[in-house]
Amino acid sequence: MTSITQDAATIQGQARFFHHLYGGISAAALRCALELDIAGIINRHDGPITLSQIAHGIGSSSLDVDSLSRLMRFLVHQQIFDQQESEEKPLYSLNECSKFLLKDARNTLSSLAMMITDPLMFSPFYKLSQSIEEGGIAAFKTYGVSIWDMFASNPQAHKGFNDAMACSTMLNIDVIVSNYDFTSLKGTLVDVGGGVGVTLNEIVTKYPHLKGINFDMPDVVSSATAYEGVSHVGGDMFTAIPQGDSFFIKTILHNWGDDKCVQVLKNCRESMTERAGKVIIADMVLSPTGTGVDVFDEARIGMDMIMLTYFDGGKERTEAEWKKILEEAGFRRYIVIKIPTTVSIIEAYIE
Ligand SMILES: C[S@@+](CC[C@H](N)C(=O)[O-])C[C@H]1O[C@@H](n2cnc3c(N)ncnc32)[C@H](O)[C@@H]1O
Repeated sequence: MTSITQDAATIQGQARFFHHLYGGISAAALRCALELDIAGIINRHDGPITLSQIAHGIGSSSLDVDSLSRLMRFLVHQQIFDQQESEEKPLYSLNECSKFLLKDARNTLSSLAMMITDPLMFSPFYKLSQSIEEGGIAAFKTYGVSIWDMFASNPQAHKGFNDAMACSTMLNIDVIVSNYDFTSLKGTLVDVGGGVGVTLNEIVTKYPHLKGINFDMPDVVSSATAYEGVSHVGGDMFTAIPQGDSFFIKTILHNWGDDKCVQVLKNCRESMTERAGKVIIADMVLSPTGTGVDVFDEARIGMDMIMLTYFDGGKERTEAEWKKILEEAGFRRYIVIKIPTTVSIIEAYIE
């Protein structure tokens, strides 16, 4: 009998290949855990719980306990939940990763996970090779229209997207508000593309010396909740932006190509009441290779793939790419402030 030997590097390569190939199954298992509300069931108990307690919490009369047990084995293996042995019955508990599955927590990522794993939202990735070969945007090739126009005719998908934005905003805003000092700003702060105003409300609540203008598309601000110290204004950021002393632009510019970003930044400059005002951009700053910054490297480079697939011109930018569009828009000076999350703060000044 002949035996085939493989060197260690080949074995490692094969294992790495399987790791990537089955990566999508991790995302699917996260979605399954969310649909069954496994984190919520564990959280409603005082401590770690058994498989039958999870099964009882799910509450289906035809529940397949063996399938649930195999799902839990996978989730524990992926370090999404913790497991400890107790009197021969495993006990399951939340860890720092599964806490983000808790739907009602302030810092949840549940809506983001539901959106990213939604078949409608994932389908453009099947058109990515075509868009690379022949040009164009994978999302457009999938939906026949831009992703924004697809949302306009699909309120459920639009809600899923807005919920996903709201939950990732909540997560980032806590880090931004506690790591960036808004006390140096004065007068009016305009949040450009501020959605329904959640971010600005958090900022003016902590910094009440600031007046806030939450600026977004008319149909978005029309459904916004009223917040003290925040006025909602509807319009188009590519045409004109309301006047203010400083401008906050959080995870907007990564959706657009350079020319559109320069237009938005120029509109901010034109609406700045004093030349000493600032534009404060909260967006990702990629290293040229996409790695070597911190534990969020993978999230940033992954988000760039999402931008590539969904948006016309959308991309995550390196510092050199940020510098180029800022200079083109007339912002000659800027500083990058690193904060412990996926985005950084880029403070840009006219002079
Ligand atoms: C990715 S979301 C970011 C929302 C918010 N800044 C945040 O961080 O959660 C992009 C936002 O840009 C808004 N937007 C898109 N096109 C716009 C336009 N032409 N004028 C104003 N807002 C626009 C969308 O309605 C959406 O709220």
